[in-house]
Amino acid sequence: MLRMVRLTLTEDVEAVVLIVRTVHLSQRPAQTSQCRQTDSDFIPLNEERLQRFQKALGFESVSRDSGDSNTDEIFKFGEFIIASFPHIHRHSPLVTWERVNNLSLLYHIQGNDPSLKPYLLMAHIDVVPVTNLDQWDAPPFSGEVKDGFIYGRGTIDDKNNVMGILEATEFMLSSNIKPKRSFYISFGHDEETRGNAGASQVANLLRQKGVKEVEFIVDEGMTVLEGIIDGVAGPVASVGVTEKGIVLLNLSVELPPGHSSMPPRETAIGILARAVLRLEENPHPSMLGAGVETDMFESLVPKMSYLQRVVISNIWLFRYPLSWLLSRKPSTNAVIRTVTAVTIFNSGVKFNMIPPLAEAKVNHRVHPSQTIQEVVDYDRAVINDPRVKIEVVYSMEPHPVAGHGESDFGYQVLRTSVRQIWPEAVVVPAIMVGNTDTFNFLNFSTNVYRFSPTHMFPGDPERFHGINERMSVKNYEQVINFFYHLIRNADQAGLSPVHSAHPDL
Ligand SMILES: CCCCCCCCCCCCCCCCCC(=O)N[C@@H](Cc1ccccc1)C(=O)O
Ligand SMILES: [Zn+2]
Ligand SMILES: [Zn+2]
Repeated sequence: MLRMVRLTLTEDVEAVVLIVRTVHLSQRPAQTSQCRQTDSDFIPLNEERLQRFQKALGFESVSRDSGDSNTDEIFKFGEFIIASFPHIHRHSPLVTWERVNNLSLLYHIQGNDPSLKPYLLMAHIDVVPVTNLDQWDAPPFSGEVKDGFIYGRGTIDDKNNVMGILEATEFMLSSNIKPKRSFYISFGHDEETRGNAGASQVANLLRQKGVKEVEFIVDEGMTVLEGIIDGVAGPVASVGVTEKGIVLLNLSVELPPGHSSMPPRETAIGILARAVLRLEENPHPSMLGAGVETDMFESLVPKMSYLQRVVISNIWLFRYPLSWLLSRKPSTNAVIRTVTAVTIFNSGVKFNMIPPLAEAKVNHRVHPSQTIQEVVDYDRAVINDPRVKIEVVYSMEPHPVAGHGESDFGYQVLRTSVRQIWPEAVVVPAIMVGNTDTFNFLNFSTNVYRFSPTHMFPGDPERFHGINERMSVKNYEQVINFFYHLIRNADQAGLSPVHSAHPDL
């Protein structure tokens, strides 16, 4: 069918477009919500549970750099966890747990059906340092509740997931509910420095124990987004089914030093500054249409207007205007291309001395449709200056894409659990734009999902590693219940349609 329509994609963009593909996606059935309906379906956030979260936020379990972290506080946070969840750590015969490398934690919860392959839940107990202290609305290690929000470093990265998983597991065990499917829990202690003392040692230990494969893995990741994707109303639960690669580059320029009264025409600082500017002014190309983000947009169709569906059904045709639109916000720009962040710039020795060396660190997050080599080659071509030395300090290729279809069990468990907590949400496969500890576990499963049940609104993505990290009290209750539903749903042989978890959620 061929016809012309006039469409408004967002308030500020109008285009006359030719539609060559009919919008059959709009006829897709809405996703169904599924759940058991019993009294033990809901864990209320009582004072005790809220206070436990607040206390968890009080530990300054900060990782600054590899080998530079508050190990005392990380250890004390572990002690607090052990003391706070008695069924997990003492009473239940179903649980075995151990400290790994003194600071990380590994748990095994025994299910009663050994024919079911276990799964793995992950989170990390360290946090990034705090900056701009004077701009926080509440002290970052206070766990203070203000206007319905719990404030603190770690509220969305990643103590929410640590405490949510623990609360859900403790509730299940204390209610004498025995899981059918066994599961592991891994809490690494150096995720924020990408170290190899935490989750990487947990992975080694699992291998030593003879664990070869798990059914699926869930770690921190993308979130429930509302008002963040232009033109899409209502909550969108974005599940990271792949993860961007990463390249850390050191750029350097070395020139002979000298007296500032007789400067050369160019200095190391000037040459390096130009190189960095070229990188910033020439972003890597949009990969829209080449990978998972196409599935993501197609899954968003139930939340879109007719005209938006037309665009999404014809990404091949609207690639350029759509890329332009998505590029305008850092959060959506990160989904469609390899991004470039110049994070450190150093040079200079003395006011009156020509600097012998200028160095800059560049942090790329690599889109899954590109390789590390392509990224470095692109940079070299863009900089186009042999005086700028480009060294790869660290790199990791993008992760493989996990199954996200109707028959992919792990994805369906996640989707069902999300819909029980956010019945109006659409669940979409997405690219995890940051990096996680999952790279240590890629040999255990192809079904690796990066998802945090954090409900985010405009302005919230900036709180990751930023100022005023916070989570609403209501959202923390949803976090606990999301993990509880996930654990219960993982026991279902086949998932069947039911209801939402609780009227108040
Ligand atoms: C469906 C459209 C999507 C719109 C995008 C909206 C974005 C929403 C926010 C999602 C956030 C995610 C990023 C959080 C990353 C958390 C994990 C983390 O901080 N990891 C570190 C790991 C690392 C890497 C390199 C050196 C040290 C540590 C990270 O920086 O990625
Ligand atoms: Zn994190
Ligand atoms: Zn982080």
